Amino acid sequence: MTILVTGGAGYIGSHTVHFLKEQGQDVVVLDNLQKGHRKAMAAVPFYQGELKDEILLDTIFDTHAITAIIHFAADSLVGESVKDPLTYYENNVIGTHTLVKKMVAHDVKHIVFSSTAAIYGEPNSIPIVENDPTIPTNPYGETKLAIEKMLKWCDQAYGLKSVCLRYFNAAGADPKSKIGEDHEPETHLIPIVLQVALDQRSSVSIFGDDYPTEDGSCVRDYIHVVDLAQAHYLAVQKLKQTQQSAVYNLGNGQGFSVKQVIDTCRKVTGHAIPAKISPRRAGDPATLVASSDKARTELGWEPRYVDLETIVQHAWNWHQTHPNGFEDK
Ligand SMILES: NC(=O)c1ccc[n+]([C@@H]2O[C@H](COP(=O)([O-])OP(=O)(O)OC[C@H]3O[C@@H](n4cnc5c(N)ncnc54)[C@H](O)[C@@H]3O)[C@@H](O)[C@H]2O)c1
Ligand SMILES: O=c1ccn([C@@H]2O[C@H](COP(=O)(O)OP(=O)(O)O[C@H]3O[C@H](CO)[C@H](O)[C@H](O)[C@H]3O)[C@@H](O)[C@H]2O)c(=O)[nH]1
Repeated sequence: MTILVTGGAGYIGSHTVHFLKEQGQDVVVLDNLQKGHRKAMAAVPFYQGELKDEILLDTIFDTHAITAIIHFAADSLVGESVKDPLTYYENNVIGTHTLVKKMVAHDVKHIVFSSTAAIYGEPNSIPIVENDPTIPTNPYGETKLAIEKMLKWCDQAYGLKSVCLRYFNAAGADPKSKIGEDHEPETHLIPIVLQVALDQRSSVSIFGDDYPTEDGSCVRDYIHVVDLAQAHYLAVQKLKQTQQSAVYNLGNGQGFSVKQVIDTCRKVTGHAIPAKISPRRAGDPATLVASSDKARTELGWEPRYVDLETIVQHAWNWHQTHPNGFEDK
């Protein structure tokens, strides 16, 4: 059983590839390295190329006995998607369409798909459960929802079974600091705050303090990247055992505001971390917090690193030892 991991050189993908290797799985990676890093990957067969490259996909499926795909490759920034929705539709929807078309052609029946909390939009109630309404507030979430729907119809038409994992905010790093988060430009809150602690930035901007939340800043549910990796492994096993499609939220069930995240980073790093209030960022819902009861019950998922301080500590260890990301190695 060989698993093809698309986007396996990216942040969540690389942690998942390491986790899969630790479980003794055979893995092949496809990544165009637009955002990913070769140095982030475990020693596995690697194809540098595009999701939309049909010839390359044929080569991969003809060369390796692929039985399942874990599909991370995507554009995934909320603000960027509002500014440039067509790129998001092209890379995420058309790219996945090509991949799934080739899965059907090569009779590969199982896919685990990186979905997102962004498909819910502004939730009616917290915590969010899987059958809550899905009304995205940004093009990024729309593209992920379109793919979830495409996969549902592909199950009915072709018997292609999928697990859609709706992650909330991925954070943290490998506890041994072998790999971590390295995006250029960085847009995610925790690494940006830690860059201030490293004196690589003078301050962090809080995007809006007039949201309907306790302190006015946005609330998110931060989930450790290694716990996400574990869920992907369990999802592949589940597909194999049950031959049934499913959708799961992956979060910790606890919300932290932007201001609380900055305070936690101050505590972990001992740095004052100057912060200033800035305008809201387009497309941001006020509060996103998950119920992951379904994943715990049905997948047997047991997150190990649940408290925010531990998540920030692991990220901080990585950033301190790799202040320039993978370029340091
Ligand atoms: N980071 C989060 O908090 C978060 C939350 C929810 C969902 N997700 C989803 O998880 C997935 C991974 O996120 P991440 O944070 O690791 O992102 P990332 O940008 O670090 O990783 C994505 C990887 O995919 C590759 N890629 C992108 N488009 C490609 C293409 N057309 N062909 C080949 N390779 C391509 C990039 O080079 C990169 O290595 C994405 O699908 C994202 O939407 C992320
Ligand atoms: O400099 C910053 C950066 C972020 N934020 C705020 O911090 C929160 C978290 O922002 P991130 O950019 O870290 O993460 P997002 O919530 O925008 O999005 C992340 O989680 C989503 C799911 O919740 C998506 O799936 C997406 O791929 C992933 O980037 C947001 O309220 C954002 O406005 C700031 O205030 N200042």
